[in-house]
Amino acid sequence: MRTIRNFVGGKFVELDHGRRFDNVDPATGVTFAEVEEADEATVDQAVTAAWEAAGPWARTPVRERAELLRRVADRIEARFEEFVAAEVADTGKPVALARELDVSRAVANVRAFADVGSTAGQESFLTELPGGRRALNYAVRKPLGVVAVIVPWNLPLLLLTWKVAAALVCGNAVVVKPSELTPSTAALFAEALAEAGLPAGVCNVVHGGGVTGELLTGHPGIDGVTFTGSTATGARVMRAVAPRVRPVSFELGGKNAAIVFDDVDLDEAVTGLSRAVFTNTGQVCLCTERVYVHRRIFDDVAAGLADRARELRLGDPSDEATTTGPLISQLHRQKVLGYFALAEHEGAKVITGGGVPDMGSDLEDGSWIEPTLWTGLTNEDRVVREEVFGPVAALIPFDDENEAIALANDTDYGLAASVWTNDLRRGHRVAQAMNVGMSWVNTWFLRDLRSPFGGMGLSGIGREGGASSLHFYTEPTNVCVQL
Ligand SMILES: NC(=O)C1=CN([C@@H]2O[C@H](COP(=O)(O)OP(=O)(O)OC[C@H]3O[C@@H](n4cnc5c(N)ncnc54)[C@H](O)[C@@H]3O)[C@@H](O)[C@H]2O)C=CC1
Ligand SMILES: O=C(O)/C=C/C=C(\O)C(=O)O
Repeated sequence: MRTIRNFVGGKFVELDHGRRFDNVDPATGVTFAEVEEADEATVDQAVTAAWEAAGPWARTPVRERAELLRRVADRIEARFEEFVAAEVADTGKPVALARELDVSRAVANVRAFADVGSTAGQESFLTELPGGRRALNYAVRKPLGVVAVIVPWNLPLLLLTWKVAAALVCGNAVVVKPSELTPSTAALFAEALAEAGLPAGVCNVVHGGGVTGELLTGHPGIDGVTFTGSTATGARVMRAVAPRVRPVSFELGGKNAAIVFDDVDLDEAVTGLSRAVFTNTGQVCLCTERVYVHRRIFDDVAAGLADRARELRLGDPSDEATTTGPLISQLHRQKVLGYFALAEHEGAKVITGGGVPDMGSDLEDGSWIEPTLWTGLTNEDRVVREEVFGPVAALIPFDDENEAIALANDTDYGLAASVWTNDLRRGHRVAQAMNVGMSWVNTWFLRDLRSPFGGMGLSGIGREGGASSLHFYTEPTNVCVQL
C-alpha cells in the first residue's frame, strides 16, 4: 500500500516512530493508502526549515516569487488528471466536479495571487502641516515570517492553494497541515513545488489530525495562522495562539440563507438553488441550508427543488455522469443522520430524501446519504440554526421583504447569502442588508478571486482574496519623511 509522507525542508521524510493512519475512500470505505503522522519533532523540523528559508525568500524579488508560482500552476496543469484522481479518491467527489471546481480553481488561485502580489502598490500620503511644512508617509509591507496553514477536507486543494499561494507571493514561508482525511493532493502539491524549483523549506507539509494541528499552532516559531474549518476548532486555534498574540485569519462554518421573491423566473431560481444546496454533497461552507420563499410561490419552489434533488445522480465518483458523491466519512454521516432524526423530532415534513440510499454492493460501505429537503420548520428549530454540512435545506415561507431579511439575519453565523429576484433595486437592497461576508444576487458561489472572502459572527475573522490576502499575510511599516 502507498505511504504518504511529510514534506520537510524540500524532501519527503521517512519517519521511524511507526505512527500511521489510514487514508479511506469515502465512496467505498476501502483504505487505499497510509499516512505517516507528524509528531512533535517533525513539526519542529518543519517550522525550523520554514524559519531558515523565510529570510532569503522574503528578499527574493516579488516578480521572481510570482514567476515561480506561475511555474507551480503550470506543473499542476501538466499533472491535472493526477490531481483530479487524488482528490476524487480522498473525498469521493464526482470526477466532473473535481475537474471543474477543485483542480481548476487550484490553478486559478496560484495564478491569481502571482498577479495580485506582483502588481500591488503601496499606500502613500503627502502630509501638509501648518506653516507650509510637508511630509511624505508611505507604508512598506513585510511578510509575517512563518505562516501555519490549516485546511479542511471539503475542498482540500482549492483551499490549500488559496492560502499558500497568497502567503508565498507575499514572501512568507509556510507549514501546511491538510486534513487527516484528505492528504493526497497536498502531497502532490509538494511535488509540484519541488518540480517548479521552490527553494527547500519555503513550503512544508505535515500530516495528522488535531494533535498535529495543535503542535503547529502552539509552536513558538509560528508568526500567523490561517485556518478554514469548524467554528469549534477555530476557537481552539485562537486559544493556542493567544499567549503569543499572533494574527489569525479564520474562515469558519455557516448557516447560509437564500431568499426567493415571487417575481423570479422559477426554473432559473430552482436550478440555482439546487446548486447552492447540493454542490459537493452540501459540504461547502457557502452551501445554502435555509431557503426562505415568498408564500405565493412556496409550493412551486418546494416541488421544483425536490424534483431537482431526485434528479441528482449518486454513484461511482469516477463515472462522468455522477453528480453527487458521499459524505466525507462515516463519522460525518452519523452527525448528518443525527440532524435527520432531530428534524423529524422538531416536526419537519420530509419532502424528499431523509435517509441512506441503497447504493448496491460495491458502494455499500461508503458514507452515502440522500439529498434531503424539509418543510414545516421555523427559525426556532435547532436544525435551522446549526450547521449540518450535508445536502440538506429547510424551506420556510415569508410574506414580505422585511420579514425575509429578518429571518435570514436571525443566525449566529454570517458567511454567505443569496437573493433571487428580478427586481434590480430589491436585489441590491436585500443583498446589502444581509449580515454576511458574501451576498449573491441570482447566483451562488460565483467567485472573483480579487474580492474579499470571509465571514462575520461565528463564521470567522478577517477576509482573504485579492488585496485582503496581501493585508493579512504582511505587516506594514509606515515611514514618515519630513520634506
Ligand atoms: N469550511 C468549512 O466551513 C468546514 C466546516 N466543517 C464543519 O466542521 C465539522 C467538523 O469537521 P472536522 O473535520 O472535525 O473539522 P475541523 O475544523 O476540526 O478540521 C479542519 C482542520 O483543522 C484541523 N484541526 C482539528 N483540530 C485542530 C486543533 N485543535 N488545532 C489545529 N488544527 C486542528 C483538522 O485536522 C483539519 O485539518 C463538520 O461537520 C462541519 O460542520 C468542516 C470542514 C470545513
Ligand atoms: O471559493 C473559495 O475560495 C472558497 C470556498 C469554500 C470554502 O472556503 C469552504 O467550503 O470552506
